[in-house]
Amino acid sequence: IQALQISENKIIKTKMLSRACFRQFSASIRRMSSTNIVETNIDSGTGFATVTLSQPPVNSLDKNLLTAITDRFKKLSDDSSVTGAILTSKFDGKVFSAGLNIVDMFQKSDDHLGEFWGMVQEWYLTIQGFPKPLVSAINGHAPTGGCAMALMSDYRVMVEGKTIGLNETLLGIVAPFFFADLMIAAVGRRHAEFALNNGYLYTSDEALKIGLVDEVVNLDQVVPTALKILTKMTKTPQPAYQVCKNFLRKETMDTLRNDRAGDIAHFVGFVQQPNVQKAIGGYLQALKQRKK
Ligand SMILES: CCCCC/C=C\CCC/C=C/CC(=O)SCCNC(=O)CCNC(=O)[C@H](O)C(C)(C)COP(=O)(O)OP(=O)(O)OC[C@H]1O[C@@H](n2cnc3c(N)ncnc32)[C@H](O)[C@@H]1OP(=O)(O)O
Repeated sequence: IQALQISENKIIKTKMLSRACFRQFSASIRRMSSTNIVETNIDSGTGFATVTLSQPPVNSLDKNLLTAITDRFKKLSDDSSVTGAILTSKFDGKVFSAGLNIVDMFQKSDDHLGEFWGMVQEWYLTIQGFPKPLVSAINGHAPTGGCAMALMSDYRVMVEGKTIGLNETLLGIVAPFFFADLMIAAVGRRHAEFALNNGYLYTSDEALKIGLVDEVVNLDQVVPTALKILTKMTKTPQPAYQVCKNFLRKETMDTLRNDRAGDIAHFVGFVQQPNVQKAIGGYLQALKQRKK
């Protein structure tokens, strides 16, 4: 009887403990109401938000995903309980992001292109202007706009064996000035000129050598490594961090802010050229046929 009572007490204690643990766990991870293409979890212990891009198949940045990411980062900026963020992809081991959605640039009206580019501008201004520490956990390929998005963060941890770069020229298009400036800021003018002129796509190890990414690790270490560095970054006095980040990034952002309409007109005029449309169409077809 005594033995039974002891084991019953143990069961009750275990049940109480697991309920307490569950309460603690559910209190510490808050899921933000979010569209299912941008999943966001906030750890209420650390204040770290994990933003996971989840638009199949390759997180290509169409109007929906651009808007969802922009809205999410605006909310995280305004949420005083959030101390920093990690940006990653649901398609780990495959793709971080395939960059801007090429379909949105092919055989579209001027109005469609203008609206699309306005969203690209807003996405850039919001992530680049995100005032808190932001670490990219690049867990798959990151060509073109995917690379630009990673460059907007303050630190990049990349999985081994994938590729990253601003390789627009290979498609017959040219990276906009605000993408080019991201690359120059990370790797310096010499490497940036080589990378952009030749549309060079770097392996993770090559990217590490030129400073395009800060660490290369195996897949299961990408997010934990990102969290470790985020912990360090959030220990810097944050008013100073924000002021510093803002003044280092302000010039290029202001150039864009001061002439958004001109930049849109420039994009539309460039993309609508027959030879550019031909190149985009050919590239789209090649992408589709790669599988066959
Ligand atoms: C003088 C100054 C001028 C200024 C000009 C101003 C502006 C112009 C600049 C515009 C800037 C553009 C920046 C960009 O971001 S352009 C985007 C280019 N993106 C790419 O080149 C990436 C292409 N994709 C890939 O390389 C691969 O998909 C991958 C990311 C490596 C993943 O490979 P994998 O896992 O094998 O997947 P699939 O290739 O089979 O793709 C699945 C599916 O998705 C379609 N797709 C892939 N990428 C895109 C994309 N970016 N947009 C739209 N669709 C994409 C692909 O076609 C497959 O579709 P299906 O399943 O239907 O075949």
